Amino acid sequence: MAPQHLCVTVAMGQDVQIHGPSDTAMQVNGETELLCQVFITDKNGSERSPVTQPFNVTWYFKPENSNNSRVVLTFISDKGNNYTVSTNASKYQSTQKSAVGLRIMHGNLTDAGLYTCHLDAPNQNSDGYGAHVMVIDNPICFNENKDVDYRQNITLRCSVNFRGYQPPFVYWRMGMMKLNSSTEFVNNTFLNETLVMKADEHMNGYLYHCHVEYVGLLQIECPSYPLVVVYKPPKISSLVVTPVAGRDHTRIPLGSQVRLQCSADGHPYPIYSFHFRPWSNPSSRRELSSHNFYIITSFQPQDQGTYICFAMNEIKDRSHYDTKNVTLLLQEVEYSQPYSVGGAGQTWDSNSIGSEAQAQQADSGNQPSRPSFPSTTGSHNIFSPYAIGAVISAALAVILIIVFIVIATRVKKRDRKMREKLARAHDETLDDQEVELLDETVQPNGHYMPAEYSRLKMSWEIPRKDVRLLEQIGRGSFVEVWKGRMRRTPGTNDIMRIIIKKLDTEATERERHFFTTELEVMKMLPAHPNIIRLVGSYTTNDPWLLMFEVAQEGTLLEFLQRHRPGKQEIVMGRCGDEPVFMHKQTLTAQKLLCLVAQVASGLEHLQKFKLIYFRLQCARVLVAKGGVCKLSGFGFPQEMADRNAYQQSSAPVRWMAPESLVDSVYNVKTDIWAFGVLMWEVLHFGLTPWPHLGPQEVLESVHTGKRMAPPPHCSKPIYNLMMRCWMGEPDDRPTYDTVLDTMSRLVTEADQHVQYTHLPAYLHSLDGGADGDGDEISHA
Ligand SMILES: Nc1ncnc2c1ncn2[C@@H]1O[C@H](COP(=O)(O)OP(=O)(O)OP(=O)(O)O)[C@@H](O)[C@H]1O
Repeated sequence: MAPQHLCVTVAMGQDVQIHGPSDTAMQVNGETELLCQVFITDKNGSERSPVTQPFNVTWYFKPENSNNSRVVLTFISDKGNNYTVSTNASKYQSTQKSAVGLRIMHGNLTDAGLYTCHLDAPNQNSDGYGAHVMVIDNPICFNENKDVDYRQNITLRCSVNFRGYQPPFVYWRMGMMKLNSSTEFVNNTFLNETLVMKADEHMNGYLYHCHVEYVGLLQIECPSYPLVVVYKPPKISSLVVTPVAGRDHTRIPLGSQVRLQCSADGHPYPIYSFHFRPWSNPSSRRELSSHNFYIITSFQPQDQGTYICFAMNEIKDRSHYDTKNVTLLLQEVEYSQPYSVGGAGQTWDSNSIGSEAQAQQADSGNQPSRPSFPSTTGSHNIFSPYAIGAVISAALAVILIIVFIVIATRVKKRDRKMREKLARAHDETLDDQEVELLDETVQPNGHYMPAEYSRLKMSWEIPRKDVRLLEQIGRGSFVEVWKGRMRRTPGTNDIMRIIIKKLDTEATERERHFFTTELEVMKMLPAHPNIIRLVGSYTTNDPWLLMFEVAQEGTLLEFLQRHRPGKQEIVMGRCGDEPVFMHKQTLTAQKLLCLVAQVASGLEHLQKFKLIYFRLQCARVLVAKGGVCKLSGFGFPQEMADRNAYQQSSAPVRWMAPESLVDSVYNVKTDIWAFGVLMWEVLHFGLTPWPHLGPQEVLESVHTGKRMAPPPHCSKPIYNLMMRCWMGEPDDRPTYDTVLDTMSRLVTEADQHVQYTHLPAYLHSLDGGADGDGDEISHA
C-alpha cells in the first residue's frame, strides 16, 4: 500500500493546517526524521508561519504487521511561542516548532511501520496522515571462493535483513558497473543477492560491492571480502622477433642483432625462460636466459636453430607451463620449406612434463628439411683440351677475384667488429679503467651545484667516462642504486659525489619506459629544496644510468629510527673488535614537525606540475645532510597508476586511501591521505602504521571507517589534521595550502603539540634497533 502523505491539507478553510510526512528509511543503529509541517493560511490562502494559535500534534506509530497504534510523541504549543513535548526521549525527539518533526533514534528493525501525525487545534482536527519507515540491518557480504581457478565460478553473496512495507532494491556492482545478480526472498523480511561470475584473471584483487537501496531514501554498501584471487596457468600470447627480416621474419641476415620478446598472461605472474635447440643438433637443448627476452648481438651460423620461450607459474604447489617457439636461420641459406613461428601453445602441468619430448618431436617435425646438395652422379661430357684450358684459366681468374673480394670483406668486417667490441668493452670496463680520472684522493668541494653539463644546458646526458660507480647501496624493483662520483665540469678534476640508479640490463620494455619517464619528469621539474635533484643521465648504451644528488641520511624511515627516544648512542663502526659509538642527537619536537612540513612543502611543489607520488611513505622519502627531506619517485597520475598496477604485489595498503584500494584511483587527494599516515609515522619515530593489524585487517578497518587512534603524546590539532587527511570523501580532505598553514602554526608552538613526557611506553622500548621485540605492538 502506498501511503497518502505529501502535502495533504487538513481542516480546509480553517486557519491552522498541517502537511503530512513522507516515507523514509534508516539503518539499524542509525536515525531518521519524519516531518509534519504546521502553518496558518491568510485570507488569500497563502501559507504563513510561525503559527500564532495554540495547537497539539500527536505522533502515532503502528509497527509493521501489527494492527495496534501507540502514541510516541505529543507536541503542545500555546500561542506558538511556548511548547512542550512528551515522549520517550531516548528513542524519540521532536524537531522544530513549525515543522513538527519526529526523530527516531537508535534504529531497530522493530521501528519499521506506519507513523502518523494528528493535528488538534481549536475548531479543527485531522484524522492524521502517515508515512512508512523502512529499516535495513547491516547487510552481510562475502566471497564464497577466496581463490579459484581460471574459468571456475566465483560466488558472492549478500544477505539483507529488512523490515518495511516494501523490500529494498539490491544489486552487486564493480566500480560503477551494475552486474547481473539474482535475488532470492527467504521470506518477506530477508533476502539474498547472489552474484555468480566466471573467474577471469583480471578480477584479481578487485572488490565488488553489494548495493542496498531504498531509492532516494537510503543507500548502504558492503564490500565482498575476502578479495578475489583467480589462478590462471600461463598462456603465451606472443613471441616477437625484431627486427623483422623481410617477409619471412625467421630468415636473419648474417651479423645482425636479433631480439626475441615473449609475453604471457597468467596468475601468479609467470616466470620466463628462453631455451635453444641448435639447428646442427636438434636433440640437444640449453637454457639461454631466465627473462622474457633474449638478444643475439650478432647472428652467426651457430645461432641457427629453434628458440623456445617457456612461461611457468605455480598454483597450489603445481607447476604450469606454456611454450612457444620460433626457428631462426641465416638468410643466405635456401630451404625447401618455409619456417614459421611455432605455435605450440600447449599448457603443461608438472605431471605432463614428459610430453616435452613429444613437443620436441612435433617441433622437429615442423623443422625445414636440410639444404640439398647436387648429386655426384650424372652423365659425362667430352670437351677439347683447348676448351678445357680456357675454362680452367677463366675459372682461376674468377677464383682469384672471389678470394680477393672475400679477404677484403673479411678485413673490413673484422675492423668493424673490433671497433664495436672496443666501444662495448670501453663502457663495460670503464669503472676500472678510469680510476686516474676520478681519483679517490680528489675531494668533492661539498656544494651541490648542478653538474656543469646540465647547467650549461648542453644536455643532461653525461659522457660515461665522467661517471664512476663505487659501491652498491640498495635496490629498487628494476634498478640498482650505487654511490658514485661524477666530473662536475667537463675536462676538469672538479668531482662531486652522486647517487646512481642503474637500470637492470635485462629490464623489460615497461621497466625501461618507467625509467625514462622518471628521467623526463625530473628533467622538466624546476628545482625545489625538498625535491631530490637530478644531475645527469647516461642512456647511450646499456646499462642506462640516472645520477642524483646524495641524501646522506638515507631514507626518512631510517633517519627516524636512528633517532628514537632513549637511544643515546649509535654504533658508527668498529675499531678492531670494539664498536665505535657516536652520541646521538635527539630530534626535538620542532624538528619532528619540521620534517612533516618539509614533506608537505615538496608535495605542494609537485602538485603545481600535476605530479603525484608513487607510494608516499617514510621509507620512500630521502633525507639529506642537516635533516632536509627530499622527495623522489613521483610522476603523472596515469603513469603512477600503471606503475602501481605493475608492482601490485607490494601495494602499501597501510598508506592507501580507500579509493586507491577499491578503484585504483591515484591523485592529489590520495597523496594527502598517505601524507596523514606519514605524519603519524614521523610522530611515532618510524613505527609501522596500524601496528596491531595485518594488511587485510587494515583494509577492512579503513573500509568500515575506522582510523588510527589519537597518539597520546600529540595535541588535538595534530590529530585533527591527520583525521582530516583520512576523510572518506576525498573532497573533504585538506589542500596542501591548508596543510602548510596548519603545519607552520604547529611548528612555532611545537613543544605544546608534541610532549615527549607522554610518549607511549612502547616507543621507548623500541630502543636497540629490534623493532618492538617483546612489546605488545606488532610490526609488519
Ligand atoms: N639520492 C639518494 N641518496 C641516498 N640514497 C638513495 C638515493 N636514492 C635512492 N637511495 C637509496 O636506494 C633505495 C632504492 O631507491 P628508490 O626507492 O628510489 O628506487 P626505486 O626504483 O624508486 O624503487 P622501487 O622500484 O621499489 O620503486 C632507497 O630506499 C634509498 O635507500
